[in-house]
Amino acid sequence: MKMSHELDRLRQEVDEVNVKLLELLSKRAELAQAIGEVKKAQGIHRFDPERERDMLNWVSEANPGPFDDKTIRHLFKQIFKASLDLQQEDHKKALLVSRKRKPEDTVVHVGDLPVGNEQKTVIAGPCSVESEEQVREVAQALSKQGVALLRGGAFKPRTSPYDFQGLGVEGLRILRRVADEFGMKVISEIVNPSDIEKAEQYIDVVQIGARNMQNFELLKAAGSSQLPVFLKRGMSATVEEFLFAAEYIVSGGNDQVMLCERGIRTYEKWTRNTLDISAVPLLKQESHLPVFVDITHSTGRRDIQLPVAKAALAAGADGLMLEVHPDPAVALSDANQQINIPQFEAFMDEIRQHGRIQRSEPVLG
Ligand SMILES: O=C(O)C(=O)C[C@]1(C(=O)O)C=C[C@@H](O)C=C1
Repeated sequence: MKMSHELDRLRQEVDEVNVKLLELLSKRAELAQAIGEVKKAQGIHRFDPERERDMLNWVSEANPGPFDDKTIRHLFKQIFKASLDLQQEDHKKALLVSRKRKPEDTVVHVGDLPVGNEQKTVIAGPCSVESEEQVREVAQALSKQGVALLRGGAFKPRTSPYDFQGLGVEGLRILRRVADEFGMKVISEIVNPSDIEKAEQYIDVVQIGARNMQNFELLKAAGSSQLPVFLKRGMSATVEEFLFAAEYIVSGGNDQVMLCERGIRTYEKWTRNTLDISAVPLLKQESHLPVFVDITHSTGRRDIQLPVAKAALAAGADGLMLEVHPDPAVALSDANQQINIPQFEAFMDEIRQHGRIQRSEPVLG
């Protein structure tokens, strides 16, 4: 009875100490936050190992026991780490692309076409623009399926300089002519910052490809463009780096940005890239921008595109990007991964059962 009374009393004292510790920890955290703000204003690194080492030495010297120095140092290191996280958390809060900054979803307007609302958007078309006939054949099939966003590469950043480099501005002209026939929107990759302005007369969405995700001059040029931007994740970029790349565009004044996960480079050889499916919910959680999955480049093979597309929609993607070619075997690029028109039609039939897919009224040219 007496012992239990003693235990209660000691525990009550511990409770009181806990409250005091909590008050002190909170006060310390507020100070660290304020330091973080000062450092941000001065452009100083938040992590300061020398300062941490000094503080660890002082607390060891001042340690009255009974905890040994090693334990005290460990506890304080945890406090420094938590303070640093808090400073960085605050920093993240400031990102324009973050959900902390803007909790509601951004709906991107490609002309009169909303992207990122409750309906899922499909973007499709050939890897490269090869001829007007080729683009027309694909556009007609897309239009019949109610797909309004036509993709096609005119400037092709190819791994080898000897591979087909695209038709350039002539490719953009073809895309525009054909898209207008079918009442569609054009999305095409731009690789040179100075081409963005030129391209504005032909295209409706500027695509920034994986290889250019950290081409900061291109990102800045896209930030000053009037057109929405479709930004692909770099093949070795972390999710954080991807969001910073998007931040370049948004902080430049263009908030009409769509993100696209297109697979990352890993040791796996059975797919062209490894689709980082967890990036989809992560990006949706961290950012308010619409998120797409490129099922063609992530897989590099036709046979698994449908289940991968279902997974992307189930993970919360706002849309899919895929490559369609009238005759993939003779395509000038990506021959092994593009699907033909009957395969595309079968794909659309299937995918409609797994999400509300946007359907634009077909305009048959
Ligand atoms: O004193 C600083 O420069 C801080 O940023 C504060 C603090 C701390 O919690 O004490 C946090 C992170 C740094 O690595 C060093 C110290």
